[in-house]
Amino acid sequence: MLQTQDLTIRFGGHVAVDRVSCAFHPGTLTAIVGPNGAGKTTYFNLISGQLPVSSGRVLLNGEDLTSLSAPQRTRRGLGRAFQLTQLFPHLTVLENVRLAVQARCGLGLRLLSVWLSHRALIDESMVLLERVRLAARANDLAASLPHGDQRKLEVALLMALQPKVYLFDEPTAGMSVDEVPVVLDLIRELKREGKHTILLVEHKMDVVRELADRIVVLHQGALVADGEPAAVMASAVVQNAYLGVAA
Ligand SMILES: Nc1ncnc2c1ncn2[C@@H]1O[C@H](COP(=O)(O)OP(=O)(O)OP(=O)(O)O)[C@@H](O)[C@H]1O
Repeated sequence: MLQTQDLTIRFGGHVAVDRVSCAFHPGTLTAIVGPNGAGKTTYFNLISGQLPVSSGRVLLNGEDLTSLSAPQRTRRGLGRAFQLTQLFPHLTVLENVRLAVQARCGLGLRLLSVWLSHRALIDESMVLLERVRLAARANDLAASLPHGDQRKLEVALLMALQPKVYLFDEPTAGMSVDEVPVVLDLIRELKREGKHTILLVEHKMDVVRELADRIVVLHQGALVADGEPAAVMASAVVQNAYLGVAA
C-alpha cells in the first residue's frame, strides 16, 4: 500500500500541495483530477522523489521513503513514467528497453552476467515491445520515433522495471487518436493483473470514468473529494468547480 501523510510542499509563500493524506491499494486504479495548477503533477513529484517535501511523509508498505532519492524509490517499487528526456535517443528502441530490464536485474556492471543473459534480456525486451506495439520499430533509433511512439516506449521502460506502483501523468497527452487506445489498453491490462497500485493524472473525463476505481480531486493543493467515481463526479463540489467544463 502506498500512503501519503500530510504531504506538503511550499514554493515561497505558495502551498502547491497542502497536507494531502491518502492511501492507495494494490489492484486499484485511482485517478487524480483537478483544474490546472491544482498540484497533481507536484503531488506525483513528491511521491516519486523528484521534489523534496516541506513536510509530511511517503510510505510504501509501511516503509518511510520520504528521505530517499528518486532512484532509491524506484528500486523500492515506485514507477514513474520516464520523461522523454530519459530516453537514450541515439540507441535503438530495443536497446533502450534492454537497458531498463538490465537495470531492474541489477546487471549494470557485471559484464559476464550481461553477456550470459543477453538472450534472455533481448527476449524479455521484445515481449515488452510487442505489448506496446513497437516490435516493428525495435531496431530504429529512439530519436527517430514520432512523439506518440516515444510515449509508448516510455511505458515499455516503466513496465521493464516491474514496479509495484505505477504513476501515470497524462500518459496519452500529445498522442493521435489512433495511438491513445494502445496506451489505455496497456493500463487496462496492468489493472486487470490486479496486483499493481496505479495512479493516473488525467484530464480526459471519459478516460477517468472508464478506468478509475476511485477519484481523488485536488484543488489549490488540497484534497477536496475522494471516493467512488460516480459519487465524486456527481458531487456538487466537483460538478460546479472542477469538472463542469471538462466532463
Ligand atoms: N518548481 C516549482 N517552483 C514553483 N512553483 C511550482 C513549481 N512546481 C509547481 N509549481 C506551482 O505549483 C502549482 C501546482 O502545479 P502542478 O503542475 O502540480 O499542477 P497540476 O495540477 O499538475 O496542473 P496541470 O493540470 O496544468 O498539469 C502551480 O501553481 C505551479 O505553478
